[in-house]
Amino acid sequence: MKNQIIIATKNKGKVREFEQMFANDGYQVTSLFEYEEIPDIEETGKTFAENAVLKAETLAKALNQKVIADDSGLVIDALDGRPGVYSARYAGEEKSDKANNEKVLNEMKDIPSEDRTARFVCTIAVASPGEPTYVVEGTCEGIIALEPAGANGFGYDPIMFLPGFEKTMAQLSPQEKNQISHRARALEKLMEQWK
Ligand SMILES: O=P(O)(O)OP(=O)(O)OP(=O)(O)OC[C@H]1O[C@@H](n2cnc3c(O)ncnc32)[C@H](O)[C@@H]1O
Ligand SMILES: [Mg+2]
Repeated sequence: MKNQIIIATKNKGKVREFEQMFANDGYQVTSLFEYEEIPDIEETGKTFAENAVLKAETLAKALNQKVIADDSGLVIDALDGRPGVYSARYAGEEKSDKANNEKVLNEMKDIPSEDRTARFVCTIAVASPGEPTYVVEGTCEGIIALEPAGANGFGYDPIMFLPGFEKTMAQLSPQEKNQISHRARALEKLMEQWK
């Protein structure tokens, strides 16, 4: 049987990326979609790390098993770091990627190209019963595009332009994204500490 890895997430985009990336290491991914009885975990933290720890420890306790959680988002310099930890619900509780992207582009409409710098941040927490929780982080730098482009990925990928590729994150193939993304970088660090 393959090694199982349990991820405290209900985000289908994250699940897909973790499935692809963990497959390389021989792990099979299970997510909150397979634990419907677990109530939604409220993200009350002020930082990505606080929220990742909250999600990982809540599920680890409920299942009495080792789990990981990913709290991530888009940090835009010209917006003083917003949407940040509010990335998922930036335009409202319905968590619409389209509405979130429109809100960001609207807020950025008068910002010149040189001031459109931003980064994706991914914080992964690992919680195991009876062991200290630890956290790793990965980032990916880019520029907020003037309009959305591309259909791959999820979330803010269509408006995150990567100067090194001359494409938005949503115009990269899944394989390309999984080599350079904030999530890929966090996972690399995770694998260095994994036991
Ligand atoms: O909490 P879980 O259940 O994991 O799912 P979530 O979607 O609420 O996840 P977060 O609380 O971590 O919020 C992260 C948001 O940041 C955005 N985001 C995270 N990673 C991204 C990525 O790789 N590409 C584009 N947007 C991303 C996207 O809008 C996510 O909904
Ligand atoms: Mg969330």
